[in-house]
Order: sequence, then C-alpha cells, then structure tokens
Amino acid sequence: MNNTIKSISSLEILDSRGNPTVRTYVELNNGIRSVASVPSGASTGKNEANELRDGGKRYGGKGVQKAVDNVNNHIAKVLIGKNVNDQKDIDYSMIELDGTDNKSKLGANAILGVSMAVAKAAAQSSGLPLYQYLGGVNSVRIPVPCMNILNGGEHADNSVDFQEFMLVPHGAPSFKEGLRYVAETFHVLKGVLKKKGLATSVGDEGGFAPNCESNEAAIELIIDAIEKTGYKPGIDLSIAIDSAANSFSPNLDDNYDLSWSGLGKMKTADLLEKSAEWIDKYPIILWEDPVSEGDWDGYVSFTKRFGDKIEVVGDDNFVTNTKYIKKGIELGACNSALIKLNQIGTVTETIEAVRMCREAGWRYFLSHRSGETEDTFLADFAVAMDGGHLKTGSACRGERIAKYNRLLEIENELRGRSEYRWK
Ligand SMILES: C=C(OP(=O)(O)O)C(=O)O
Ligand SMILES: [Mg+2]
Repeated sequence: MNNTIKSISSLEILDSRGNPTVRTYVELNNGIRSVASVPSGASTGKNEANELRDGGKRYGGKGVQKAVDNVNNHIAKVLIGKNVNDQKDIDYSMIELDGTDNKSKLGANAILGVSMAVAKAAAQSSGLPLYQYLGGVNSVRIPVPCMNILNGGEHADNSVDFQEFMLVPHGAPSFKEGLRYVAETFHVLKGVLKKKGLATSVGDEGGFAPNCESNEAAIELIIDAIEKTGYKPGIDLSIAIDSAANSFSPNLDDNYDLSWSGLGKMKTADLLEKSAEWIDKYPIILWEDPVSEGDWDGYVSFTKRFGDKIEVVGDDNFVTNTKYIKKGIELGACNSALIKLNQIGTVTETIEAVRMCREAGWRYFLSHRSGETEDTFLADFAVAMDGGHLKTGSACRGERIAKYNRLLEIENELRGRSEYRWK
C-alpha cells in the first residue's frame, strides 16, 4: 500500500492552561490517519525554538492561527507526496523551509505538530506501536515516573521558590507498582497538608501548591507523606527537584533571590552551600536547573561537587539543542539533559539530542511541558528513547494521567518482557 502523505492539516485547540495550541492531522494515501498535539512551556529557556503566537486581542495575543495557517498553506505543500517513513528528510525539509535558526518563521509549534503526526502515521503504516517504530524491537524499558507532587515558582502562586518537587519510585519492582507508590503518596500528602491547615489546591502540573515557609519545609512535608504512606525515603522513594533557577535569578546570572521562601539574596557559592546541606540531609536523587541558565560556572561547580552522588540535569541552559548540550559536555556542566520535544521543534532533532547525551555517557530525562494536551506521544517516545525515567506531572490531571495510563498499557502489552530500573 502507498504510504505517501496525502494531506496535512492543522487546527487551533486548547491546552491544559486554557491557552491555544496546535493540533495536526496527517493522512496517507493508504487511508491511515494520525493526529498529534503540541505542548507549551511557561518557564522557558531563552534559546528555545520559537513558539509562534498571533499577537493582537484574540486569546490575549496567544492565538496560534498563524502557525495553523503555516501548516495548512506552506508546510503541507512541501510534504505532500513524501514517504511518511522518511522522518529525517521530512523534518529537515521543514527546517529548510523555515530558514531561521529558531524556527521563528513557520513556528516550532507548527513544525512539531507535523513531525509528531508523521511519526505516528508511519508507525501505524508499519503496523507497529509508536514506541517500537521509534525505538526498535528492544524498546522494553518503562521509565520510572518522577511524579510532580508539590509546585512552586512559575507554576504556582505560592511562597515556594523551587518549581517542582517530584517523587521518584526507584525502589518499585515495576512501572505499575512505581505509579501506585507515587499516587498513594500523593493522596497521603493531601491529608498531611490539610492537617497543617495548608492549601490542597494544585499548580499547573497538578502538584499541590501550598504556602510552605520554605523549600526545606516543602521537602519535609513530602518526607512525612512518604513515611505515613508506609514507604522508606531513599529506599522505595526518593526526591527530585527542579529549581528552575531562572525564576529566582532576575538577570539569569550568578545572583539569586530566594526572598520568597525566606533565604534572601545570595551568590552561587552560597546557593551551593545550601544545596550541599539539603543533599546531605534529604534523599535527593536528581536536581534539575539548580542554577540559572547563564551561570555556566555554577553548573560546572554544582556538577563537580554533587555529580557523583546525584543526577544533575540541565533544562533551560540546554533547551534540547545539541549546540548547547555539546557545550555542556565539553565544560562538564551537568551529567544529564532534560529532553522536551517542543524546545527544539522536531522529532529528529530531539533524537539527535538524546543520542549526543548517550554518546557522552550522560543520562537524559524525558519531559512534558507545564501546558499539555491529552496527546500520549511522550509516553511512547520515552520508552523508545530508553532513558529510564520521565516527568509528566501529578496524579490528578487528565493530560498527565493520559501519559501514565499509556505507559501502563505498554507495560501490560510487553507482558514479562518489560524492564523497570532507575539506571
Ligand atoms: C516542565 C517544565 O516547565 P515548563 O514546561 O513550564 O518549562 C520545566 O521547567 O522542566
Ligand atoms: Mg525545568
């Protein structure tokens, strides 16, 4: 059957924050049809690929009709007739058509939707589940679900500076059990917060967003919840943090303002002293963006000091772009990179970023965005990339649960062949 592209079209839909985003359909000449939706970040790195927004009054300027029109009127014309299995050629044709460094002409949101929908159509056309089409027959490792259970920073209007506190069920025997550990602890944490008179409303990724006195107080609440659920901190469940330090470094340099949670202003060296105290005292297994994206020396010092003990992940500094990841590898800034499809804008370039990490002996941490849709592409992609862990939010929001449920489905489908391990 003919697996060439017959038509491509896009539509403006809403994401989990109620903001417009792009949904794209690809139809093949063999009758196969796929659909993909594009996520959107709030705490973005300066060098992320450009998310094209309309400006003007509609949706407060956040409309994506221009990106949708770019798919319908420009991208479709170039790709119709191409073999859907030629993912790399298709992605690089769009990059060439765009012609800018950051995809600002067509929009990374326009390009990514097509790229993801092409991969899905190709998988269906090959008669394979997406994770196997992208990763091969040995794609059997289900990622450890680093579940966000407490939000701060740009993702909540509370008094916590750090953006994300995640539970990492590395001691569980399977994904299914790991997900149970974190979902149970999520519910127990709600009771712990209630008892202390703290809010149980949630932030953008579905983690609770209480007004804790400090970042330390937030960690202690989580440890209390782990113990009350009947798990052992550091053995069954550990903690991952995304400081998203850009949000408390006004000039994105080595000056930090943690006044919100009572620590005041400090330089990198003091921030590292505080981090050392916490890494010593608490079961922290992974730390993302502990310093701001401009503080490369800070990343290097942090990794030198703690890289043997914990995973040090770069997000806002690397933006899933091999140009910056390469710099990070050369400098020894971090030992892992966060991987977000829409930071770079095509499936092919995202895979190139993963490959670069792998070749350097780094880990790579697959991630959703704070603005998501019900699309489950990320779940399959994480299995295909074989990175061993992913973050995709809490146990109480449908757009996050969609990914977790898809991973349960994949683990079940693999029966006894699936693997689950932290490293
Ligand atoms: C997921 C994140 O948030 P956002 O999507 O807002 O960048 C992050 O910073 O890792
Ligand atoms: Mg981050």
